[in-house]
Amino acid sequence: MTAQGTNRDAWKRAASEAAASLVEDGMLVGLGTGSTAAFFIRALAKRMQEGLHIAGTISSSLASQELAQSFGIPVTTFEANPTLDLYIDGADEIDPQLNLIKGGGGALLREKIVASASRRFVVVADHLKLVERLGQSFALPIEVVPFATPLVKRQLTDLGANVQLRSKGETPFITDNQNMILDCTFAQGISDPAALDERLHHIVGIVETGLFLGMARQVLIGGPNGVQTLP
Ligand SMILES: O=C(CO)[C@H](O)[C@H](O)COP(=O)(O)O
Repeated sequence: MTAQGTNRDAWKRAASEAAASLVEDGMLVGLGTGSTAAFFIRALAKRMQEGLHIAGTISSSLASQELAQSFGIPVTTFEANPTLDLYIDGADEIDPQLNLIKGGGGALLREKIVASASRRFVVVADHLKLVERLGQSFALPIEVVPFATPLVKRQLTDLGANVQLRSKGETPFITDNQNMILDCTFAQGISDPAALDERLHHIVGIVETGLFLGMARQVLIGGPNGVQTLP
C-alpha cells in the first residue's frame, strides 16, 4: 500500500473509532458499507468486548452484515425494529452543507433506506472526501433496474452526463438488490444537487440515486490533525 493509502486508512480508522464512542447501551445501530464503515464495525465490536450492550444492528449491505456477524454483533430486522437510533456510514464526497455522494461500494439504495429509518445519521470519512461541489471528483452512482438500463443511460446522457455502466471484471456489477449501477460524471460537477435529484427521480427505471441531501446530521472527519466534527 502507498504512504497515502496508509494515511487515509489511519484517518478513516480514527474517525470510525470516534463514531463508536457515540454508541450507547440499548441502542439500535445502522451499519454502513465500505472500508470506513468496516473500521466502525470493528471499533463497535471492540466496545462490545469491553462491555457495551446494544439492542441490535441493521446493515446496509450483505457484506457488512456478514462482517458484523463474524464479530458476534447482534442483527435485527425492520419488522422487529422500524426505527434505528444511530446510523454510521462513510461517503464518497461531502459538500459544505453536508450533502453527500454515496454508493462507491454499490450499496446506495440500502444505505438510503437505513439512513431514512435512523433518528441520527453520522458520516465518517477522511478529509480528502471534503469537496466544494458534489461531483467534482467522484462519479454519481445511480441504481437502475437492469431491464431499463439502456433507456436510462440514454436519458442521463441527454441530461449532459457521461455515463458508465459499473462492471466487475467482464460482467456488470450487480447490487444486493439485483440491480445495476450507472456512474455519471458531469463536466462542471453538480451545480444544483436538489434539482438534479428531482429530475432523476422522474426517470422510470431509476431506483435510487447516490445523492444524500439533507440527511447527514454530523460528519466526523479524520485528518493529519486528528478528528474534526462538522458542523
Ligand atoms: O457509499 C458507500 C458504499 O456504497 C461508501 O460509504 C463510500 O463508497 C465510501 O467508501 P470508503 O469508506 O471505502 O471510502
